[in-house]
Amino acid sequence: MAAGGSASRRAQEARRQERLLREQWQSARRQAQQWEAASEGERRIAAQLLVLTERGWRLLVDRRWPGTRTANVDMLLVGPGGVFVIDVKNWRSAPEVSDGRLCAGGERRDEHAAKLLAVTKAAESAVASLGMSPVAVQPLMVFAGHRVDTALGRIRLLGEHEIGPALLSECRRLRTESVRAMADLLERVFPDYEGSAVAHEAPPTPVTQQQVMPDGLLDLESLRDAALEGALRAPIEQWMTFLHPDQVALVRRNWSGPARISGPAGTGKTVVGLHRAVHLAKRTGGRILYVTFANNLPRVQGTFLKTMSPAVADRVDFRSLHSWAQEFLHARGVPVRLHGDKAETAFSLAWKHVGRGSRLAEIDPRPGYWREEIDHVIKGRGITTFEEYASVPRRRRRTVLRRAHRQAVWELYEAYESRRTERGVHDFNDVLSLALAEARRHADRSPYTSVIVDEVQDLTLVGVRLLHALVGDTPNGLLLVGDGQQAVYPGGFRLAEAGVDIRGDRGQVLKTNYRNSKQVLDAALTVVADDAFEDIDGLRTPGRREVDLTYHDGRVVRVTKPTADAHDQALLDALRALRDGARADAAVLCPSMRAIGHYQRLLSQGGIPVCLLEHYDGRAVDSVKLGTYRRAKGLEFKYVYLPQHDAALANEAATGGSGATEVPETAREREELLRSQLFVAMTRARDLLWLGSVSP
Ligand SMILES: Nc1ncnc2c1ncn2[C@@H]1O[C@H](COP(=O)(O)OP(=O)(O)OP(=O)(O)O)[C@@H](O)[C@H]1O
Repeated sequence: MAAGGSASRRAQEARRQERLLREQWQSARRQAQQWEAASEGERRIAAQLLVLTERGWRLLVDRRWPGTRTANVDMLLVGPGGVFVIDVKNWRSAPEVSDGRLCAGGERRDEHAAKLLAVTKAAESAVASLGMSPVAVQPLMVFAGHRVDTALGRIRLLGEHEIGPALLSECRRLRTESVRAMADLLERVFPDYEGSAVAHEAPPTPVTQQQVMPDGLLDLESLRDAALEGALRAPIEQWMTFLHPDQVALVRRNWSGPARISGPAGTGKTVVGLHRAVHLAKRTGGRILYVTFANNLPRVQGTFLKTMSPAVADRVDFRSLHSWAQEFLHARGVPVRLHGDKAETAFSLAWKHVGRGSRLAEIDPRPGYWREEIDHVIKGRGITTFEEYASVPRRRRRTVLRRAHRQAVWELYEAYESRRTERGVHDFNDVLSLALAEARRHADRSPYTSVIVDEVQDLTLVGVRLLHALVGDTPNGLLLVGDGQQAVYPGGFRLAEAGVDIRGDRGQVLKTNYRNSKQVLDAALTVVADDAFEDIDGLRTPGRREVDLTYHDGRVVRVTKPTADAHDQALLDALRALRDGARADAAVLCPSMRAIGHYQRLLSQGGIPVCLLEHYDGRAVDSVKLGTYRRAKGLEFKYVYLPQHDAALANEAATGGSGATEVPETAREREELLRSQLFVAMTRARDLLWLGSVSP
């Protein structure tokens, strides 16, 4: 729509909101005047909340705190914006927050905050039974006679002028039926204190001049602007507020030590991880590190969390492991010089002088395989002596290496290390090892109370040890989220090797897939059906796993064309056929960077706007997303297009690697990895999975 069109729509909506609010404001002020026990300031607050009751919100006033005889809750407000636990204060001095403490008139008032948080917890427990996540329950302290808009941890402090606009501009979280169900439930759990509920429909009384509250016009204007903002905002997605009650239980659970959430693709692991981050940030008041291996995922997850729970967003750090580790080292004054290209050159030289002529070339002449061996098996596991390497179980590596082969690998490793150190540079594994040493040296100086690791199966052993070192075995400290079936990097580890002990109910498995239809999942599972995998707990699991399916609308479209050009044309046609606005939910995923280059050109020349996944931050943009299978990890899209989806596998199978001397085991390992990556890409699809192939 043209800018002028949208501006006129906005103006129209503003006029509509103003008319509506004028009537609602009149009625609310009449009701507030009847609130006899209240001060003038409290009545002004009530008037603003009563405006909300005219707009489908439910206000419960002066309720008894469950489990107590005399303690009360000033107000509970339930509406499209969520559930608010409100404490109204009539303090002479303005509230101040400093160093995380609440003060007024030079005196500490922390006990008021503590009480409000305790009531909020009771409200969270109550609504959890209906599947509402704690993220939708917010404590508010509202101050009569003051202008305030600040936060004390998760408590929002608002003045009497700020409360109405703040609530009206909230994103829509609850539908009408949910508002009703939540309010009915809270009414039962928090009984009437002394029959003081405000009548929803007050009998109309004529408004006299004396009854008109001061600043009425000012409030109306800010209310109108806020209402307009709220009305124009897209509603928050359902999953950000509602979860399955079993998921809510996991989010709120108290774990006595490290915990783990696993489960097949699409079973809500990340969703639980995100809600748990919010829950912990609210409950502990400390900092939470939410970390993944991939670079782009933290941005997307950060955007989601900010929408879900803006009040705590600044206390959850979303980071990729390596960038976080680098910053951590800088902050601690540990010199680090990460230089991927120079490290790569060091390896190439080592291969040329030591590897290529060794017996390793008989097993696999591709240097890449041996680079992975060094990265994932030797350095990734923190191995520093040959004796360790000689006997280490090489998890998820298929080739059997006898002692003589391992000796040859070790020589290659030493040659690489000496060339790397000559150049004075570090590689990615060095960054993690340095950070681990530093974290262990000063275990008492960790900036985090909790660490949540998503897609943990992609980390190396050293990576997991590092994150464990930040919080140790403290209650609710470490949470590992992931699924071994979706490992897209070579090598692997077991948790026991990292010294992480998950026992009893601290290991949870999710079993309901909320993302994929049977058709989509069957297609994806066919790819990995024969690939049993070992997860980080050491359990061997068959490739075809049982899950409960709840989403039924996804379909698979297979398109086979005789030439690459015809295939690409079919892809362009399919993307052009997307209805207006649907591009924001579409992704083209490819196995390699080379393919990305090709499709980026194709789409751009075809006039289809493209957003590379490395630039995507979770906000809706009207472009087709484009990225590798690996980059798509942890994400999902309504429409997923996998051009030439079977080409990489067919190519690997046809060449069996790169030559006649190839031992099939390394080729099989590569194929297995390619299948895992393809499986990950396919399970990103919600409504459509488009599988392109070229077959003459
Ligand atoms: N209780 C629920 N009700 C409806 N949808 C849900 C629920 N829980 C999660 N979802 C949705 O299911 C989808 C998958 O969730 P999520 O991405 O957390 O799964 P995951 O297990 O991390 O997936 P993967 O391992 O494949 O990355 C998301 O669209 C999420 O919003």
